[in-house]
Amino acid sequence: MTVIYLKKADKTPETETGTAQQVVTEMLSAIGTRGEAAVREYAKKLDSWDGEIVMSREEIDRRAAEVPASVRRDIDFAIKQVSDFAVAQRDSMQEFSVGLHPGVTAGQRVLPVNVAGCYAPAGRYAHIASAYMGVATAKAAGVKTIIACSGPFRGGPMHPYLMYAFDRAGADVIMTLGGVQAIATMAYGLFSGKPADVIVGPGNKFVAEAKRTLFGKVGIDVFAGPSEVAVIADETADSAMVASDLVGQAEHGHESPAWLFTTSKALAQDVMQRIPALIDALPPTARDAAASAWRDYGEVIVCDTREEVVVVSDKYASEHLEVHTKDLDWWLENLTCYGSLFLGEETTVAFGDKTSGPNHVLPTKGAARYSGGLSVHKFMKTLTWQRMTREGAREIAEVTARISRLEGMEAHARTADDRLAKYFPGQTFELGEPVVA
Ligand SMILES: NC(=O)C1=CN([C@@H]2O[C@H](COP(=O)(O)OP(=O)(O)OC[C@H]3O[C@@H](n4cnc5c(N)ncnc54)[C@H](O)[C@@H]3O)[C@@H](O)[C@H]2O)C=CC1
Ligand SMILES: O=C(O)[C@@H](O)CS(=O)(=O)O
Ligand SMILES: [Zn+2]
Repeated sequence: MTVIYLKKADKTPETETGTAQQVVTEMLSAIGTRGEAAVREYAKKLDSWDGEIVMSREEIDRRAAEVPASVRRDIDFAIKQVSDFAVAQRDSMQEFSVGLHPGVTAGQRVLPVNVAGCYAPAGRYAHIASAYMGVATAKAAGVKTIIACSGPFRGGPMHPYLMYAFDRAGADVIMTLGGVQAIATMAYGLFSGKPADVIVGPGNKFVAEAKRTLFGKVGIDVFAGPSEVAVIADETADSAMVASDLVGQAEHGHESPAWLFTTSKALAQDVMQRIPALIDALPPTARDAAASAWRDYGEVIVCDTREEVVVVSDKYASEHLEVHTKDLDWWLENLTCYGSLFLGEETTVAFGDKTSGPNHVLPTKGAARYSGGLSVHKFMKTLTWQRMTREGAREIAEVTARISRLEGMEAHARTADDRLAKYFPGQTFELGEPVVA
């Protein structure tokens, strides 16, 4: 296999994991011990926020009324797109019952969790879209109580458009809290009295690490940390468009990788030559983030064949994966690891990030090897049930008794014996050798 790095990164998505783990462990321990007081201290220390945590209905209504009509229209449009996709996902999940043996019926129920916590980041940018990605999807799933958190924006209160998005998408409680303290608050039910069953939403390395650490106590959607983008391109791709799309996501932050995998060395060189000027032309916040992201995490890999590109791309398992090639169906058929796939130049990651419909909360750091992104499924439980007639229980009980005894579990076996004795008095059964040890 021929794989040539025209640009190799010093850092990988794993590079900063250790420092975040240490910080998060300390913060969760303090919040676990001292609860709301510790949360308030972190909000003050990290985000300069000592205002109200839970927003009142009056405040939400007052601030929502100040949102310009054109902004409302755009947010409402995007909420509908995301919601329609989530409802289609919900409808694809079926309850069923099946006869497995004469007199034996089993089935599956599909139920939403009772309480969901939805986080929207607000550190570098006001992540309005993350607000509706989480809440609208929870709503489509039928979650009864939705708690939504986002940090104060640049030292002030929650960004008004982000707050509007939370409210419009259907949040029941909105809190001005960012970072680890927000995730812990939702997990422990602080300020609301309602501990979340599942916490979803993207965030920086501290937020992602807090969710990972609390997993088990709560369910989480997926490890959705610093954004990643990969573009697969062949000689037919428009290098200007490829370069624009790589820079388009590198603006997320200093730790956001942008990768190009291609079968065309000429295209790779052209894209690399275009990127510095695109970064230089950005406003300061984006320029600062994209410049160091590209310098430290950017990679350009040239392969001989498209089959080799598939191997490389599946190994990186990028959060977002764009394909700018001929024969798009071949790539859809063959690629297996990505958070969300964007086929053809006509779509782009930003469309999925903000508006088109499929969720933008997606797996990072290789989590796309084992999970997709946020979907209605992450708020749902597939629960099983079974029932039997007495006749149906006859053979099941005999086999159960024998297997239990083979395993050394005499008490299990006797629950089967008891039923056979009750339902079929006087009959004899082959129940295995009693466990003696
Ligand atoms: N994977 C995905 O689906 C998505 C990922 N993202 C990512 O979300 C991230 C958003 O990050 P931010 O803008 O930072 O917003 P954020 O809301 O995730 O983080 C800001 C919070 O971090 C906390 N914090 C900052 N420095 C800290 C420190 N030294 N110790 C402890 N806590 C600290 C503060 O409490 C602050 O409220 C970006 O990396 C972006 O790429 C965004 C959207 C989707
Ligand atoms: O990682 C992501 O999905 C982000 O690109 C989404 S957004 O651009 O912050 O909306
Ligand atoms: Zn993005």
